[in-house]
Amino acid sequence: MSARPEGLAPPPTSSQSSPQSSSASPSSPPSPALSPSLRSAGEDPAARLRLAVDARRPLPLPATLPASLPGTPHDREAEATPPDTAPVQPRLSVQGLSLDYRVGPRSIRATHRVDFDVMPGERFVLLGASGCGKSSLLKAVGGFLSPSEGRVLLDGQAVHGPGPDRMAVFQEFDQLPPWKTVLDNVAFPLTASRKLDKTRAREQARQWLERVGLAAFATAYPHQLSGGMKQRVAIARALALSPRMLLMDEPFAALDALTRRRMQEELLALWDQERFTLLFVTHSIEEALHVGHRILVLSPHPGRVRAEFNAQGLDAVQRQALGQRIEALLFES
Ligand SMILES: Nc1ncnc2c1ncn2[C@@H]1O[C@H](COP(=O)(O)OP(=O)(O)OP(=O)(O)O)[C@@H](O)[C@H]1O
Repeated sequence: MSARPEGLAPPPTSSQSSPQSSSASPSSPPSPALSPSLRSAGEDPAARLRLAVDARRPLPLPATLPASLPGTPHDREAEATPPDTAPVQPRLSVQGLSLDYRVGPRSIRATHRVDFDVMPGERFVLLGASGCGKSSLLKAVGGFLSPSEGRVLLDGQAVHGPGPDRMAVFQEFDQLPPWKTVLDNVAFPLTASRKLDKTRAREQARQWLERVGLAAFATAYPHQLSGGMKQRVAIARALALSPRMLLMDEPFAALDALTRRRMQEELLALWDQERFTLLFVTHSIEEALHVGHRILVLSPHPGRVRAEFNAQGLDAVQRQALGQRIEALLFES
């Protein structure tokens, strides 16, 4: 078993862990993420507030909240931070982030003053139409794109470039070097980052391959794997490094519907064991509701924060209602 990503809570007890089913989201993240901070956006602060309150109102209390956090959503927000406990620092804080691309003499604005926080152990989803800047936000968090405005903080420290503390899994199946075996694909970043020597890296890689159900394919090459298997290798490779954040950019979008669903379930099962902090990009409302504790909805190009929803512990009816609200928001943009 690898070291747990720094600062994460231990695995949940069975009473903390809710069943994984299509009608209830899996276990909750550490308590700070239970705070149902729900933001909305737009230029008008009053409208933002209205949207936030409105977006929250019809959703009854999630059935799976721990008994220590009773009450209305507003009550929970207050109780999530008892007065004698220091507030938990976000793992990721994106503050007023504007991103631009230079194309010759022109500048293309991808996102405009986007704000959000992701707490340790939380699964946070960026959702929006094609071209709204989801991937650009992920690139900025990964340190591959510098802000024109605002900043990205990881555990309170400004991000200035890429690092092994933020590992990414992309949609494309060609993200694995084809000349390396599956085992070496997972082991390589561990040696390259000087975390482990070769023997221990391979040992660790083997354990991760077991966790993603690919132990029997250790000596195979990427071209001998299906798309879903390649994504499992990419996930194992990323998590083997115990990153502070796992960044996923539509990782299952190129898979058929059944495999995509299975991969979502596997990701959630893995999260239940490892409690990694996840920033997940998708344009599928269904996937966002399935994967996310919280969902940030972005407006069309250039992306601005439209609203933020707490999607934890919803039953099938609540989930459907939230899906409809999000769909309405996306279409009215
Ligand atoms: N390398 C680039 N050069 C110029 N413009 C770019 C570049 N990458 C993205 N953009 C522009 O930035 C905007 C946001 O793109 P981005 O890929 O972040 O959106 P997205 O929400 O991830 O879209 P999709 O869901 O289609 O992947 C788009 O208008 C896009 O054309």
